[in-house]
Amino acid sequence: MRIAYTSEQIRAAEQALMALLPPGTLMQRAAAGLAAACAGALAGRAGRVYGSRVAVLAGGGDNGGDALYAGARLARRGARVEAVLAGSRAHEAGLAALREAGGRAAPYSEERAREALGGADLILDGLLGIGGSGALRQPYADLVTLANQAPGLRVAVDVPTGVASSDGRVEGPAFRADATVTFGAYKTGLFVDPGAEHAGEVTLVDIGLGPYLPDPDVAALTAADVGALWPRPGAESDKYRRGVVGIAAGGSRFTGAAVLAVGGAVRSGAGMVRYAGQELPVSAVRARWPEAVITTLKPGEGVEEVGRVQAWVLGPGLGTDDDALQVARSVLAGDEPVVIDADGLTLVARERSLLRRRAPVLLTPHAGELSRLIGAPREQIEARRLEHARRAASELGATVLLKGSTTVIAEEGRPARVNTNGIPWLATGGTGDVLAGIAGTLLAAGLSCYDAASCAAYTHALAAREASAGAPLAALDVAESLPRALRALLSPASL
Ligand SMILES: NC(=O)C1=CN([C@@H]2O[C@H](COP(=O)(O)OP(=O)(O)OC[C@H]3O[C@@H](n4cnc5c(N)ncnc54)[C@H](OP(=O)(O)O)[C@@H]3O)[C@@H](O)[C@H]2O)[C@@H](O)CC1
Ligand SMILES: [K+]
Repeated sequence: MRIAYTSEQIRAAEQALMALLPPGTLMQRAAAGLAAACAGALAGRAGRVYGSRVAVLAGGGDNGGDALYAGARLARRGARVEAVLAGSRAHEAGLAALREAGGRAAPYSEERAREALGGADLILDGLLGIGGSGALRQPYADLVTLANQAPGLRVAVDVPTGVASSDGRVEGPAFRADATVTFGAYKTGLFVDPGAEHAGEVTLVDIGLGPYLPDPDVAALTAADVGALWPRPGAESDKYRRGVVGIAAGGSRFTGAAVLAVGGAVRSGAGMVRYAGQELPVSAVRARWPEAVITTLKPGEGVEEVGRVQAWVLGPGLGTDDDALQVARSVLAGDEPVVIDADGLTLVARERSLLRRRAPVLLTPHAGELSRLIGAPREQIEARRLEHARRAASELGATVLLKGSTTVIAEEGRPARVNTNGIPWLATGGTGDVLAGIAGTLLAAGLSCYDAASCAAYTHALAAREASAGAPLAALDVAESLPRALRALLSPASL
């Protein structure tokens, strides 16, 4: 599990640790780790540290101090280091160390910045760290824009400048890092987009904060975590014990959604899949997934006669007319956990009382669907994903999986989980239906909504990577790649 913290949590831990150590110790630990990472990057890019050119962008706070000290260490190894000082003040001891090591430094002017950045093999962003807040003031904003246009390797110190370290918000220009070297612990803003996509590859430097950190703010599951949580059949298992998933999806307009949701459930290892839908989607599902046990619903009928299931998937392609509403009512009247997706979300947004039930509910909206559910504008949701997913979970009394470039899973009283291994090709029609099917399988096998959502998001992204291998993909490819993704997760030795 990779865990991350807000700036306030990090600051509190740092203060507790700093009180026990001689002044400056933590900054020296940070600078040493940063310089080592930069030296490695320079050796990879320019072939050596000696003689390579480094531009240090230094703000007036301790983030600038880290960068100046790291610059000093690189200068001592023979790098030509040039610092641009952006604040009205500079970290004095860091600046003195840099100069003593033979590095140069001067206050910001556009000309100087262009000169330093233009020829740099490596650009160190020490403008703002966890002390930054709001949109960048000048000259920080201009410096970041210039740095983003420069050809050198961009390394952010602690957090890319312009990214809100506590939640990944970006308002205006922000440093686009190839790599971020972060200190003490991961920051939430490095895990959640748009911050995450500005951070590049993130390296953590241990400065000894561990014992002083509280419960994390967010967590990201790793392959090993998902492998450990994934339900495996035992010798005693039969199809009922492994979990029967009911799928109420598809309508006369969207027959494919039913095929994809059933595919997600079948391919992720459901004991059995029961599909309930009207005639048209029934024939599509029957043709593609002979494993599914099918109930054909007449208009106006609910799912009462479908037989026993342990969890439901409600909504992909279902439509939003009276027949669909009847199906939704009958599914949600039951005692099984339910994944509500797509048209199911539109139906419950219209009729909120449907969410008042005892059994768990997992909602899987994208930003537009969440906007209808909680009445916040879509752009705001996209800009502040974590905040809105948490708000929705609390207001709606459900687990919320907010889809997007970073998938966020929120449940009241627990750290939010994020899935960062998605790929842009995954943003294509129908992939959400497959995800709902996977989550249904996991709920039916007995996982909580929180774990089912997190494992489904991870596996779905991994299957997409398998299916894509750098090329565009179709949603059914993702379902078909699930066995390969699961093989890697469940028996890593087969890789
Ligand atoms: N604490 C520790 O033990 C350790 C901390 N470490 C390091 O310290 C970093 C935190 O340092 P920090 O607290 O000095 O804050 P930092 O990020 O440098 O920024 C403060 C400056 O930013 C300015 N500013 C703010 N917003 C702005 C905006 N929008 N646009 C423009 N300016 C803006 C603000 O200006 P002001 O608002 O005060 O005028 C102030 O001058 C942390 O990320 C890590 O790198 C490591 O060495 C490990 C040990
Ligand atoms: K920074």
